[in-house]
Amino acid sequence: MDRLPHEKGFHVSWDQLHRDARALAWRLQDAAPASGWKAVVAITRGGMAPAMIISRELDIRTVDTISVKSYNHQEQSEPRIIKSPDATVVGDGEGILIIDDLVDTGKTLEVVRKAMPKAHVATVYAKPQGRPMVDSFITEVSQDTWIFFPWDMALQYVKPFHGSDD
Ligand SMILES: O=P(O)(O)OC[C@H]1O[C@H](OP(=O)(O)OP(=O)(O)O)[C@H](O)[C@@H]1O
Ligand SMILES: Nc1nc2[nH]cnc2c(=O)[nH]1
Ligand SMILES: [Mg+2]
Repeated sequence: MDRLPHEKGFHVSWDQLHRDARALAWRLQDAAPASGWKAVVAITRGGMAPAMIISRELDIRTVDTISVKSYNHQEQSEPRIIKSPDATVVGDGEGILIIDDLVDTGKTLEVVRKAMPKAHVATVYAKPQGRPMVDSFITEVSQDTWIFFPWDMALQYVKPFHGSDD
């Protein structure tokens, strides 16, 4: 992966993600328009887990997805939308809540924002470079941190400390 290596790792468990997504939902309740959020749009795939938790907390039943494909610099430099949400529901984004797990460079959100300029964009985690692209987030980590999500990890055996140097 061309964005690696990173200096630091930030490991997120399912429990931590659940707590942080809930905290984001509560914050989004205060940011809702008077008529409430019309729909949630999850940015696949990482946005789907937090979007499920947030739509449950805020009792939003209309949930759609947007899929953005990022290419590496050798092929195509800009991410592009390969699946759009229902245009009759999302319109220009007014009253729409867009959810992703994190913002890093902000390139994914740049494309998504162009498609729905009036939407409210929220991520659970944010890095400084992408932070201007989000309206709400919970936790900021430094740009040289790689965030590890529970769906990318597995429990593993580790050697006992005693005798680990042989
Ligand atoms: O701010 P950016 O630099 O654009 O990066 C952030 C995006 O990168 C990751 O998704 P990825 O494209 O790896 O796909 P995935 O969600 O399907 O894992 C993450 O889930 C964000 O959507
Ligand atoms: N899992 C994960 N995906 C990313 N995509 C861009 N930045 C990150 C990150 O820090 N962690
Ligand atoms: Mg993603």
